[in-house]
Amino acid sequence: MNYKIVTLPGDGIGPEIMAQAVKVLDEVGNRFGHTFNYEEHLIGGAGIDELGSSLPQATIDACKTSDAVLLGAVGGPKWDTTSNGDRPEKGLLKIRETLGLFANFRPALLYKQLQHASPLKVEVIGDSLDILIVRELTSGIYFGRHERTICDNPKDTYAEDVEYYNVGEIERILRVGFDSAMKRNKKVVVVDKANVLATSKLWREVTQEVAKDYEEVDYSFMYVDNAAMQLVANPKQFDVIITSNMFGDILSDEASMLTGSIGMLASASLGEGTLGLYEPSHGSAPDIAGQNKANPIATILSVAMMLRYSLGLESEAQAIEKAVECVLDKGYRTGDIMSVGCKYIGTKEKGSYICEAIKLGNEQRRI
Ligand SMILES: NC(=O)C1=CN([C@@H]2O[C@H](COP(=O)(O)OP(=O)(O)OC[C@H]3O[C@@H](n4cnc5c(N)ncnc54)[C@H](O)[C@@H]3O)[C@@H](O)[C@H]2O)C=CC1
Ligand SMILES: CC(C)CC(=O)C(=O)O
Ligand SMILES: [Mg+2]
Repeated sequence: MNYKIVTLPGDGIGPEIMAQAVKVLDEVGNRFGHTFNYEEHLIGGAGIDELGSSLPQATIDACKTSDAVLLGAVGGPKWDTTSNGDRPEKGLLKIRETLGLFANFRPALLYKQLQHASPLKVEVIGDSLDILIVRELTSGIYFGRHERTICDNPKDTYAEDVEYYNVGEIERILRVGFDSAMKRNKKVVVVDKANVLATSKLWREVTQEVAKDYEEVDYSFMYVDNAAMQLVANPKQFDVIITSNMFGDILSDEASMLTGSIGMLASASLGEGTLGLYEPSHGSAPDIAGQNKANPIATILSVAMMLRYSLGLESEAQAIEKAVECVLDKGYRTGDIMSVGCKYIGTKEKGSYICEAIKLGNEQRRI
């Protein structure tokens, strides 16, 4: 089959990790007989620099007519204050909104090979961990009104960010999360701050209604401050976490460390149809950009999610996941997941080893 994939490398380490993702996807194409046709477009700071916009119209048009979108990362200090008020992150929020991608799946999956890369004690994490964070992606405080009011007395000047959710937005993300739980261990924790926030109280009421359609699912609520603590103290209690845009953003970065590094956390953003946007959960990592140090696994595992969710290619997705395991088995590590006795490799080399493992297929153990 032929597929049209839009690539949006973006900024910082974005182009480096995207190059590895494309290499891996081509290797999957070779092994399974698919052709992936790429169309590269601008987003974020790269879009501001070249076309004066963090989300040029050509990017939107290409994404809308694609089978799936792969994104690197956006942002960096260079664009912290752009003259027209545009920012790289605005382009990212806008593409998610424009494509209607309200459901963000972030699986925090600990590979047994990385047990010692996690800062948590082995007794706490065991030899595996598998938590799915389902984050609402196109509403909440990131999409509410952001405003600053300048007052005569500078000390009175204030800023506001509004958290907004309507029932429909809450219900659709809950249904996606509960559906996921039905395919897993039928256990959901809805994370909120219902002891303070009106939006969280609404989330709780809607959850109680939605849960009636999922009698087999064991669900509970947890305040976000407690959840942040419990993720570190006893992560094994969680299976599916459903939460709002901002809480999901924060908790998923925290959960990534349970798996060894933010460089391991893939993500898929989906809406009503099959079109999806796939990106690592991390940002553009300006501190290591251009140095061949970034871990490309989060992006490569996002490619596996793309094959599974947007293209329906399950065996192909599994081939990538097995190849990642194979490379970890052999002890090859970028710096972020380095452990004693392992062999240091860079971004490009990791991509190449994963390609090699895909090519060898069932004989992967030979690399
Ligand atoms: N989806 C996106 O495009 C996102 C963009 N950002 C933007 O990225 C820029 C940097 O943000 P930060 O807060 O520093 O977050 P970040 O995720 O870019 O980096 C945080 C830390 O994690 C490390 N790191 C990130 N990805 C890594 C990888 N693949 N391998 C090894 N180490 C990795 C970085 O070196 C840094 O020390 C900002 O402009 C921010 O707005 C932040 C988060 C998500
Ligand atoms: C612009 C930010 C909301 C991006 C981010 O941190 C994320 O999606 O994880
Ligand atoms: Mg984030």
